[in-house]
Amino acid sequence: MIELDLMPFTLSGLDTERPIVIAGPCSAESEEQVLKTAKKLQKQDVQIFRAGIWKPRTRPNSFEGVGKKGLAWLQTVKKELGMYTSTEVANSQHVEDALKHDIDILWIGARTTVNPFAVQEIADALKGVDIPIMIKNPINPDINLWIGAIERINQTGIKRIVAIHRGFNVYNKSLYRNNPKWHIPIELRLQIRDIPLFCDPSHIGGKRELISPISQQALDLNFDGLMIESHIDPDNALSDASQQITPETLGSILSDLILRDEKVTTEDLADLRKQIDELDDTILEILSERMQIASQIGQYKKEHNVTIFQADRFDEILTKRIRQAIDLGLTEKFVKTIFTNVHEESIRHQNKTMNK
Ligand SMILES: O=C(O)C(=O)C[C@]1(C(=O)O)C=C[C@@H](O)C=C1
Repeated sequence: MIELDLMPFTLSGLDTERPIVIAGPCSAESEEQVLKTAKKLQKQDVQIFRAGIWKPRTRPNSFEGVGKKGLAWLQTVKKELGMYTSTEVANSQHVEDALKHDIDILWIGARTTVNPFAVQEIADALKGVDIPIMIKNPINPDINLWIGAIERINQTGIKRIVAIHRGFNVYNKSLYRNNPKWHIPIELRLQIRDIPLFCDPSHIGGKRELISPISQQALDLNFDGLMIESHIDPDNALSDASQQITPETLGSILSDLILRDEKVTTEDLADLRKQIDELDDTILEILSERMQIASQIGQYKKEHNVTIFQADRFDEILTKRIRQAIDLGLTEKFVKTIFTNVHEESIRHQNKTMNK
């Protein structure tokens, strides 16, 4: 586990009940679009408004954001509606400009998190500042780059840090725009227990119809918040049109979400967990017994000059167990991973015996 000096994501007057929602257009396009969207989002009880001002795009000649002038529009949202505002920063100049315009929360995008130099530059620009910073996962599935960015920002003195899961780049076409690889944010939470986790279903799904199921999945995994792209006229959005939804659609998605508690005390669950504990005991005892037999085989192989690795025998085991596993309702991938690991461990035991 990694110990960081973190504080919960709080802002005065912010309703911190799960899920905390941050919503707004992918990009600020005009003052009118920003204000109209913010007003409609406020009607849906959204308290934190987001809008991209500087947009890192894959190829040049796409809309790259309105730049600094958009910050003034966000300031107007804050002044007129009392909403909290947030935007993405990718370098120290962005940080300076955003702070000058009283932006409440900044986030570091996936294309910036991949670059420790850029993250450090942002961290240096944030010295002495006390606002929440949200850090999206890097575009490649490297948990250490994500952790490294969180550490760099924390070391600068920022304590309110949020990790945003926005999925990982995929080369081949798939259902998702960015592969969620849920095990990575789960691992992040296991390593940094206190980090609030938000999910960005707009970037994971890339399509409007996926926002609801991905948001539900995030809540089922105990995520604390959601960052969702919302535009008054999604079809005509200047960037990422296919993944933006109207404030009204956002409202209905949010009200349909099922909230589940982490803590449970019911007898039934305690009983089922007891059964799992007993089965886990048995699994470990059996594995240990199997390794003892493998060591005996190792002793036999040593005395009779037989090689440790027996490819045909292992193939035979794997084929048989995969067939059996499918009949038992387990997946081939799962059983293959287990038996390959068991085999590796068995070889380690035999190596030890042979070289005693
Ligand atoms: O059958 C053997 O020769 C073993 O040593 C057992 C075992 C196994 O653990 O399943 C281990 C190593 C071999 O490569 C094949 C199988």
